[in-house]
Order: sequence, then structure tokens, then C-alpha cells
Amino acid sequence: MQPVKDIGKIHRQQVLLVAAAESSEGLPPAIRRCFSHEISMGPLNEDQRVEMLSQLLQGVSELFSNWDKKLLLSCLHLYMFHCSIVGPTSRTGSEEFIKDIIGQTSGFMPRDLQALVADAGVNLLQKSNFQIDKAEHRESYSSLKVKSVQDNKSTAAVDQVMGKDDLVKSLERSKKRNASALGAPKVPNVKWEDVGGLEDVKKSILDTVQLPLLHKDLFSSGLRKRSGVLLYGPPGTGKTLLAKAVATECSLNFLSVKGPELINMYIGESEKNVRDIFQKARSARPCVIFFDELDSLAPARGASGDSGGVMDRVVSQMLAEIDGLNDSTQVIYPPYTTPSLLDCCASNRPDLIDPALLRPGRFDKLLYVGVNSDASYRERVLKALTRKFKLHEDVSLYSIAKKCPPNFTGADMYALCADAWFHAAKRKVLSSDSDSSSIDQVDAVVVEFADFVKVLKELSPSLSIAELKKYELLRDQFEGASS
Ligand SMILES: Nc1ncnc2c1ncn2[C@@H]1O[C@H](COP(=O)(O)OP(=O)(O)OP(=O)(O)O)[C@@H](O)[C@H]1O
Repeated sequence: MQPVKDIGKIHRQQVLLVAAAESSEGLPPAIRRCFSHEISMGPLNEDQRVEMLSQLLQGVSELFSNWDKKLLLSCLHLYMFHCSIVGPTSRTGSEEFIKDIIGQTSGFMPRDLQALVADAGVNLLQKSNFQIDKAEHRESYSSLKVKSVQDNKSTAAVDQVMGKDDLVKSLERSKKRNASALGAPKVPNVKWEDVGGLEDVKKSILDTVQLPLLHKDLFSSGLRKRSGVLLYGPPGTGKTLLAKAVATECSLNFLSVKGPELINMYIGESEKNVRDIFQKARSARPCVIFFDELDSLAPARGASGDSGGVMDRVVSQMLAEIDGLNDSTQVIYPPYTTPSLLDCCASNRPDLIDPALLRPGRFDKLLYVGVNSDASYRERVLKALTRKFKLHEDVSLYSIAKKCPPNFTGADMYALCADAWFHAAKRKVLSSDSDSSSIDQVDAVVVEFADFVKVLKELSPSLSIAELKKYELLRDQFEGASS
């Protein structure tokens, strides 16, 4: 079978085909904008459209006689698929869907979009069974031709073959491919439902990140350019989880860097690593760069005892890169004048970070992510953590939440749920060794209240009350400073 990029070539013709059939004014504006680099012919009159359409159909039919069977079928599907999403009759129904997809493709070049639709065509190919021979191809092709040229109203047959989820799946694959091509950045798979509680922090981050992404026009004036958040607080309270959820929900790539990873023994290498990481994030735009353990990467200058002053130079490089984020946004992607790169950092010890990094203008917000001992809050965390569990009806997450010690962090609750599930799984295996077929199903493990209680007795909090107090003092110090 031919590689996907060849299908992309054919798709290019089909885009033109549909464009010609509809004239450029008939295309939904979002799609028109994306393809405007490719379709520079302007509106065509009806005669021109008919001529071009027949020429392109001729081109496609030539391909049909030369190309491999599966590929031909995929081309056909691709064409039909395209008709179904930008075709005149289904346009109104699909406009929302197209807007939604376009919203997730910020930073895509026209070519990426073409490849996206081409890939969706291949997706369809996998779904169909390939018993159709070449003659049938021709038959279905000519019936399609009749449909598209003479009777644009009838897209019912087309809709049966196409599914919007094909495009969604193809979008997911495209993001993964982009990410792996670059090395590190990936769109994580953490949803808001996976994060329990932390509503205030969630809201603050969303205001900072999502609003400019959703309302690009409003924010394109450049009056508000900063886009950085520092999450700080005790370990295991969900800082990394939150950053990942933001990246997933806003469909951003996620480049996670642990501070010490960038430090290298050779002179100049550590600064270069910092430069490279920002460069990587820029090419994976829209992207969240997440610096975990920022305190180890950017300690207060002058204080560190390293002989060559490496850390001082790393901090200076960080400052330069963060300051440069907004300018380069406008150079690389002219349509996206709002920052499509979010600098998100996490630290357990913000007091050790160089103060220049924390000054307003570099981080929009300093947000404390702490431990909340309120039972209903904890119930929400437990609910998020047991989302995929099969719980026995006797399980009351609220009562479990009430039993947790006051200094239980999110990570401790994660350990509690994971251990409770393991406990239930072990019980299941021991009880049903005669019927081994049902054991392998995840649904077969039902977690009971007693499992939680038993594990709770064995588990001790990872953070002592005294340590927690220290973090809270730190929070007061920072909040006091900002207010
Ligand atoms: N609010 C929460 N909701 C759901 N799960 C949580 C929550 N907080 C923590 N967890 C669980 O705890 C685990 C550890 O959390 P995470 O890695 O985000 O902590 P962290 O604050 O980044 O820690 P560190 O400062 O040590 O890097 C997560 O994988 C998650 O399973």
C-alpha cells in the first residue's frame, strides 16, 4: 500500500474539487481560512466551476485505473468524507463540529490539515471491509459522481459511511505523531474528571490559559501577553496532575521537564539545554512547558555554591527565554498573536527560587496547591480517583473521606484507592480460582468499603502535620507579599 503522504496528495485535489464545486464563498469560513494558502483562485463562476470539477474528476478517475485497490477505496472514502463535512447540504449540521475541530488545531499549517483529513480517510478504510473489486470501485465512484454533481442534496448515503469520530481519531493520532516527531511533547490524557477538588486553582489556571486560546481575536491586541503559572505547595498535592489536565483540556502539547534533567557537567551545556527545551516547546506550539522542581533549576543567584556559577547562568538563560516567549510567538505563527505557549512551573520550595523569576510579568499567577481536610472536598478527590473502579453499593466515599487523617495528600489518597483495588482483586483471585475466565475482566473486581478501611489502617500520611504547617507559613508569606 502507498504511504499516507501520497493519499495526502490526492486529497489536495479533492479539496480543490470541493472548493471548486462550492466556490470559495460557499466554504465554511474556518476551513476557507485554513486552505486559503492553497486555494488562491478566488470565486469562480458556475461555468468555471463545472469545468474545473469535471477536470478534477477526470484526474481522480485516472488515478482509479492506476492505483492499488485499497488505496483507491480510501480515496473514494476520502472524497465522500470530505463531501460530508464540507458538502453544501450537511454544512449547517457540521459547522459546530468543524469549529470544534479547528479549535483544536491551532498552530496547524494548511498541510497539516490536509494530512489530517487524508488520515481520516484511511481510518474509514480500516472500518470497511475490502471485498469490493475494482469494478465496484468504479461503480460506486460513478454513483458518487452523480451524487456530487447532480444531486448535492442527497448526502444520506454518504453520512452512512462517514463518522465524525474518524476525524477526531485522526486528530488524536496527528497530535501524537507531532509530539513523537519532536521527541518529548505529548498531549497527556488527563481530564478534569481525573482531578478532584482544587476548583479554585483550576479556575485561575483556566482564566489564564483557556480564555486567550478560546477568544484569540479579543486577546490579539497584545495588551495582555504574559502566560505563566507557578504552582507551589507540598509534594503529592496534584500540581503535575493539574498541569496535565490543563494541557489535555485545552488540547495543548505538554512538555514536562524536571529541573535537574537540564543540568550538565560541561560548560555551556546546561544553558544550551534550557534554550533547546524552549525551542522544542515553540515548535510544538500550542504547548505547555512544565518545569517540575523549579527550585532546583532556578535557585536564587549568588547563593549557590557551585564553582563555575553554572546555576546563575541557567537562571539568566531561563529569564531571557521567558521574556522572549511572547515576541517569538508573533514571528512564528502570524495568525496566532496570543501566546500559545504556557510556561507552567511547579515547586515545593518557592522560597528557594530566584526572586527575579517570580516578579510580576514573568508569572501571571502564583497558586498554592495544598492539602484540604474538608470531608466533602476529599470525597471529590476520592470520586475522581475511583472513577474507573467498580464500587460495591456499601461504599460511601464521604465516610471514607471522614476517616482519612487531616494531613492526607492527594497522593496518599491515590495510594489508598490503588491499594484498596489491589486488595479487592486479590480477594477475587483467591475466591474464584475454579472459574478463571471471569477473573481477567476488570469489571469483575468489586471494591468494598471494608477494603478501604483495611488499607486506611495500614497507610500512614506522607507528610507530617509540622511539615504541612511549614508549607502553610510559606503560602502566607507569598500571599502576603502579593497582596
Ligand atoms: N486533587 C487530586 N485529584 C486526584 N488525584 C490526585 C489529586 N492530587 C493528587 N492526586 C494523585 O496523586 C498523584 C501525585 O500527584 P502529582 O504528581 O500531581 O503531585 P505533585 O504535587 O506534582 O507532587 P510533587 O511536588 O512531588 O511533584 C497523582 O498521580 C494523582 O493520582
